[in-house]
Amino acid sequence: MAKRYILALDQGTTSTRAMLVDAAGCVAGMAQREFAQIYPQPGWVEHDPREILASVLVTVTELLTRSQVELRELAGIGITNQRETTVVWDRRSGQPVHNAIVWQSRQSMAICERLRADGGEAIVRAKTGLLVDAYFSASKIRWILDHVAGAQARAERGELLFGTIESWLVWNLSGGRLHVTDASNAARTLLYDIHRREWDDELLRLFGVPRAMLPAVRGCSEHYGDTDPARFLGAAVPIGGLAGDQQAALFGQACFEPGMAKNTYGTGCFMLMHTGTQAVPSRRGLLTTIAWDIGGRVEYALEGSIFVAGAVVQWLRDGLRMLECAADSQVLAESVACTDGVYLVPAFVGLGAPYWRSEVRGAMFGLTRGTRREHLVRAALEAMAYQSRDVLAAMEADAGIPLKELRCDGGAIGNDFIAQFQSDLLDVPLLRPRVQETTALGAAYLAALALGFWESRGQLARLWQVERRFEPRMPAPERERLYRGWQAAVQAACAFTPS
Ligand SMILES: Nc1ncnc2c1ncn2[C@@H]1O[C@H](COP(=O)(O)OP(=O)(O)O)[C@@H](O)[C@H]1O
Ligand SMILES: O=P(O)(O)OC[C@H](O)CO
Repeated sequence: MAKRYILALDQGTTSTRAMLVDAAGCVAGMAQREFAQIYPQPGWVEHDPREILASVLVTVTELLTRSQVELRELAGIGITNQRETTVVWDRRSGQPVHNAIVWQSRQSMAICERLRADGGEAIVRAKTGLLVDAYFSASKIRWILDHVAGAQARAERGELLFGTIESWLVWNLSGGRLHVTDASNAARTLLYDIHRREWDDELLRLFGVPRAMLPAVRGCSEHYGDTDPARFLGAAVPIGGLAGDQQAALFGQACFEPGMAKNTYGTGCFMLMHTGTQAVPSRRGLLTTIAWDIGGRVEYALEGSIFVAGAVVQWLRDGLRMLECAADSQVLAESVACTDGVYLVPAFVGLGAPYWRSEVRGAMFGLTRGTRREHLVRAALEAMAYQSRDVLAAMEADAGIPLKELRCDGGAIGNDFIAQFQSDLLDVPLLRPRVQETTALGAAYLAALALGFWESRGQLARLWQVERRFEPRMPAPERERLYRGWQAAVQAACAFTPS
């Protein structure tokens, strides 16, 4: 039977998606499933790794059944994942020793504070392009080793394994034969030297992480091995692509040239600018990261990571019960001409780029007796755009390249209000592609290139098409006035310290 599709698995923060991509680069089917978010304490976020694995198998089964595609028609699998989220499991039983600690979680903040106080920041920055923050995997591993009885000794004996989500999935889908990660995910751990491209002993010592736990680091587009029929729906399918979801989206958006950038509006917001084969250091609170390693050639990106974007809409829906569904937020926001001076700083888990203030919490400003639900909802949506402007200002200055246009994707950018307001606030055109599942598409592309399903990146760049282009239309004085208000709101939120 002909191999007609690549299967992309996009394991995100709030849901798992499985997508079929055909030889013309068209999406031939998709299935999605949400899974539980576990909040053991304020500021902590965990997932059950077994539930994540189950969500993958269920979405694939549903997708194949609905699309009437047989496993034999799959040329291969590309996997992309929420990054940094940390799983530690027992090599023999395959069982996690703790819930996965999610990238958003602040539970390892104290570990980072100690490390910063001991002067660890400079080494980390130089080798990893990141900074010491609970966002990245290393302090989460440390937390698990500290809180699970006997874990440190077991890890040193090689009995426990660490992996980010792609690593956990590949381990399971391959029946425990492959313990691997890829360079784009390794680059988010704080343990990987992005210049020398290897796990770094000094960093491992700094966090007390035994080398025996770590997966082998591979490229982003290669044949890693096959799924184990006993663990993957009875079939041996080649796994050909691995990448962190934000890097996969950069690839799926065909941002292959220095200066090209995309912003993904999902749970958080992640703006990445391709910087070529140069790792450009940031002096303004951005991250330097590996975009991908293909055939041993590494390309880099500058990244601004915003922790809460679409998540604020979930909070309005589930926490405050102000919305029936996320899409209602557009209708409500557009029903008022402005927020009437209301600003919402959604620092629910602190502020990420470019501020990196873990201890700050969310705040609302400018409330009056006339403030209505519509104003709050609009302020919540506008906050995504304001945070992205903070990041873009830093990015243009660090890269020395003014942005010509911004490619966008992610669940929240289907909201036309956000897209238009973002273009207005950045004063650049925002391009929404026809296939908005660019993360899954990127993973499919990476696998397709490795497995000979497609030949070249040029072919992929030609497949990219605009669905809608949002042009800036807000007068400059209005834009700057609104932005000054946001800056004042952020400053005030940062100044607030509860006793
Ligand atoms: N129409 C909408 N308007 C605003 N936000 C939305 C809309 N649709 C989805 N979202 C938000 O987008 C996020 C989901 O996007 P997605 O790209 O699936 O995220 P992730 O990959 O982080 O799980 C959710 O936080 C949701 O609240
Ligand atoms: O799963 P997403 O889309 O929320 O992305 C999460 C990021 O990879 C975290 O760094």
